[in-house]
Amino acid sequence: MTLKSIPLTDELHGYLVAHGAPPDEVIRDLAEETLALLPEHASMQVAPEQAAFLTFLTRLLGARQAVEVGTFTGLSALAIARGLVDGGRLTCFDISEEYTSVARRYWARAGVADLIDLRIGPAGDTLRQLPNERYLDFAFIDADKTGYPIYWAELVPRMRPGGVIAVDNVLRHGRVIAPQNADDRAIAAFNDDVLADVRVDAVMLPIADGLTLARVH
Ligand SMILES: C[S@@+](CC[C@H](N)C(=O)[O-])C[C@H]1O[C@@H](n2cnc3c(N)ncnc32)[C@H](O)[C@@H]1O
Repeated sequence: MTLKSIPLTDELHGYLVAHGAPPDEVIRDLAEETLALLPEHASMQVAPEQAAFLTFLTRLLGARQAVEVGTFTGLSALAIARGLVDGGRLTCFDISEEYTSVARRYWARAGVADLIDLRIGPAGDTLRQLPNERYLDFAFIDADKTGYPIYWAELVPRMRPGGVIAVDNVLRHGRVIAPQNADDRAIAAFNDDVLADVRVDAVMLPIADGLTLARVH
């Protein structure tokens, strides 16, 4: 039995990305521009293998209605939008006009702008405006870490039976087992809550900074 996921050197990571839906020109340019414009924040962007996985998972679910909490410059949203079925919609939530102005340009360039409804404001408030129905096929949570429990509470009751919520940064670069700040503690508590939540089946995957996938009953 293989006991655990192998550690990734830079070289092995490059191989993995190159052999699993490598980034196209739009994604490469978006990553470059994000780094140039926002060098201190560029690491917030999902990893390239995560972007590929988000497209794959959205397509696998046949997702028609998706939500993203935490959009930044738009890479994960672009990845999700590319996986939607024809006529599908992605509703994105973020607080920053500055970050998401970059996203809008790249969504237009990728031809997915018409599929995305971006709502600006604190997601704890704006998520409540979504219909109170079980209609979502897929949701991705990647915003402020202390807000995760609120986003979870708003999203789980809106997922269709069998719908999936993906949650990013659940390992906090390893600090989740020895939290060093408020965000680490928030994620450690959130992970315990997900484990105890009888409404979902969840797995935690060691992709990038850790990704939980939760299938809602
Ligand atoms: C980790 S980044 C998202 C990265 C994005 N998924 C990507 O792949 O590029 C977190 C985002 O959450 C947003 N954010 C922070 N607090 C928020 C809040 N209360 N409501 C909505 N968005 C928030 C930030 O503006 C930032 O763009």
